[in-house]
Amino acid sequence: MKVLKFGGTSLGSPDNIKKVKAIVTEKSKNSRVVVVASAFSGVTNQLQECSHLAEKGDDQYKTELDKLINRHLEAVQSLLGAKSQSPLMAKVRLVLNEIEDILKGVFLIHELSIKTLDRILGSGEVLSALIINEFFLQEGMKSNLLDPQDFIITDSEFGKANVDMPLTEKKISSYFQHQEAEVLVCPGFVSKDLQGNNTTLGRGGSDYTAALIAAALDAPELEIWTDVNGMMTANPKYVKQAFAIPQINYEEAMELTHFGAKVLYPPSVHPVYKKGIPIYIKNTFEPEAEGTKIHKFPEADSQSIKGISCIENIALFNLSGSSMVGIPYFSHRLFEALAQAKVSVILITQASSEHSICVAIDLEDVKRAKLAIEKAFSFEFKQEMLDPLFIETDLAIVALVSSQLKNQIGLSGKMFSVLGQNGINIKAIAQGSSEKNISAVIDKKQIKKALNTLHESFFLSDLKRVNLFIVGTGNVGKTLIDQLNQQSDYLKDHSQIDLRISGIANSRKMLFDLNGIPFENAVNTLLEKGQKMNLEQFLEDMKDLNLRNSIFIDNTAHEVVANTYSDVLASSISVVTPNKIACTGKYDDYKNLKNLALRYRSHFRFETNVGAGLPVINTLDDLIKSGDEILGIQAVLSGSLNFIFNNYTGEGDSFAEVVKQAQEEGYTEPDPRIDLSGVDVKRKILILLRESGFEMELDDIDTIPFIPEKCMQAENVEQFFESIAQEEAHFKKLVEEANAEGKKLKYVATFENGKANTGLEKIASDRPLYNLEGKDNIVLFNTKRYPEQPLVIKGAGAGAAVTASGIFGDIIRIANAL
Ligand SMILES: NC(=O)C1=CN([C@@H]2O[C@H](COP(=O)(O)OP(=O)(O)OC[C@H]3O[C@@H](n4cnc5c(N)ncnc54)[C@H](O)[C@@H]3O)[C@@H](O)[C@H]2O)C=CC1
Ligand SMILES: N[C@@H](CC=O)C(=O)O
Repeated sequence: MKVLKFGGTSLGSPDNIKKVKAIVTEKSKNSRVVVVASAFSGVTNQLQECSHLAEKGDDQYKTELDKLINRHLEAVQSLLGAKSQSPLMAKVRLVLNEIEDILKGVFLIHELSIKTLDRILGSGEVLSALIINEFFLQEGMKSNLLDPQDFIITDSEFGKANVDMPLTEKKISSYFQHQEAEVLVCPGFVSKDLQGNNTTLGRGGSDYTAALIAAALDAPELEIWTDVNGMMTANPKYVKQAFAIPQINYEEAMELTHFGAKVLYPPSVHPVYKKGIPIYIKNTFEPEAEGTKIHKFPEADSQSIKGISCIENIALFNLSGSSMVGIPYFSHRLFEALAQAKVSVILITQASSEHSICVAIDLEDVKRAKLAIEKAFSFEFKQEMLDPLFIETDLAIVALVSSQLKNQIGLSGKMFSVLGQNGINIKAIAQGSSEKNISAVIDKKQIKKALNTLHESFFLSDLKRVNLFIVGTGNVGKTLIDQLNQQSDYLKDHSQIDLRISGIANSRKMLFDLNGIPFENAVNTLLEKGQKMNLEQFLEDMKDLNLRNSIFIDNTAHEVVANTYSDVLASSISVVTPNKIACTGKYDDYKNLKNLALRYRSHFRFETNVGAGLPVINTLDDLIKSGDEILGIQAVLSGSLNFIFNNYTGEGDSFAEVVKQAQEEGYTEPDPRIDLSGVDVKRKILILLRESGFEMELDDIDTIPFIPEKCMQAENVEQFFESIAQEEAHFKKLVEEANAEGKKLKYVATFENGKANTGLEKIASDRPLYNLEGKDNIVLFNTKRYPEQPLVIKGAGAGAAVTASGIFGDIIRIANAL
């Protein structure tokens, strides 16, 4: 005899019931079959809702009940032909009338005992089994309806009764001996106590009914039919890549079910486990899928763990006090108080100093637990032997499950380090002495990120998904996206990095897509599908997504975007930016960003702030970290100014025309006045000095402007171009004077003897700054280790391609560190 249990979703609609029938027909070809039925999906919750409304005297319960009645009557009409409909309608009505009567009573006296509730809730299963059995009969199956109250006997613990195992087993054996039908349909969940009262086996108890029958009948297997392809490696609601575990042993299944895997009601494993009967978890909607086999000796596989579970809605109670060590039977009293208040403890940790003890419980039990603990230790609280009870709510537990944990070194280390790297704060940890699970209590908001992070680390190939949130799709931003497009496959194949644009924005639009916005036409997609840009909203949405391995990329030159970095970094999202504003604000703000990155294990990278794609900041970082000291810097740090003075001869194109060319080539800032005023270079030398360890502000750097004052007073870029055109004679004179001395004009940043300055200089041919082509930059570092011959970095220092590749480099460096 095979035992098949069908869950609520499998019976959620007449069409689904037809699918169930097809499965049962197939299964009953070579064996008799017991079909254990849950209530139609959602019905038990609806019954509960009706009961509570009636208890409160709210006649809305009638409307809810009507919905429930109609659903069952419609199922009868849809499944059964006219001939069989009316006798079944009469039977269904009988059950529904009884519920209606009981609820009316509850409504009138405003009282609902758990005993009455058991009677109401159990009717969902009775109705579904009744309808299914009639449908099977109509379809020509030799089917018979069973009453589980004839053989499942419990104590009188209403709400979740305890089964009298020996008696139930005996009763099942004899009851089934008298059953001759090929298919036996039995309502799950309901049972009876020795006094004949209705009891229930606890929510999810239909699995238990099926397991009891399978065990008592020594069935060859127990099949649990549900709406997923088996016991999954993690909750698929949160982890899209979760997959069905092909085989698992009983202990692991119990751990997973205990820690939230809802496909199987935890107590169900025990009866079949004792008899070594395998359990199959199968999908009604994909019956051909392999499913999960739970049995004694699963075949060995290469997975270090079997699954990752989670329990949501957890509260953590922390009891501590300096004199706790001396309190007699402390833990005994604590657990006794909780047990008496019917509070189940999910996780316990106790410091070895015995100075504190921490228990995780269901959020619903908080009030009861608090009262119980305060009562049990009222003397100690009064005497201040204990600190006030510390309760944290809105938490969750994530747990790695495997019966092989004890044989594997480094698993907990890996678990905690990947959680930490993604900014997930662990509030408490426990590793069961059976070593079948390692659990961590975390903030509930972090659950999706934690599960995905762990799942990726323990189950997926080494491919690491990195979520990019790009703001700014101009000159640099667009080029970056092109480069990402070109290299994404290469990175997957060679570096195991899977880069995705999960969010993108410019000043007009913003768009998110968890599946990744395709690189090849990301900007068009943004413009077509995006919603109006709102930076605050963009940040909120990005944080709410709470994706692991997230990087925020600011390709704007805007202060409002730079001002968001502290919030982003504190959300454990890394920042990459060519925008120099954040690093050149007040020193304390710059330092704060660095500290936030350290504290929240995010990364803050801005290599392109100086020298575009040239490795200036990384080199400096290496020097400083390895103990070198910066004594002096000489540098040409403006690509656009170098381009301008290399191309402006005073004889061909005018100065304004050459500046325009620099702008069109993409070397200037979005506002070229930032370059020509010297502000851009001032910012860059400040960043180099701050990175070298000097606590300096922008005003500490002296600048001698070469642009006439009135040009700088232009109100906009257009006016600025007009005004520099009018000053052609001024620029011509500057070049001619330099030519006359056989020198070149370079805009130089210098740091010596603790002082920094910037300005236009005439450079003689024997100086390293002289030979600097096109838009090149050069930086000479004089350090303790490079005192005479400086360390020199030279190359293209502006332009979209080199800047984008510097940003790309920062992204890869972060991805490698994640
Ligand atoms: N061009 C170069 O050689 C280098 C540029 N940089 C920096 O790269 C950054 C970008 O430069 P470009 O691409 O040339 O600028 P751009 O003006 O071409 O593009 C700026 C982008 O930012 C967007 N944007 C501006 N304000 C925004 C806001 N408040 N919210 C959302 N989006 C906003 C715009 O819509 C546009 O898509 C600048 O910070 C610049 O200093 C850094 C190194 C070299
Ligand atoms: N406008 C800058 C480009 C990057 O910082 C320059 O001209 O160097």
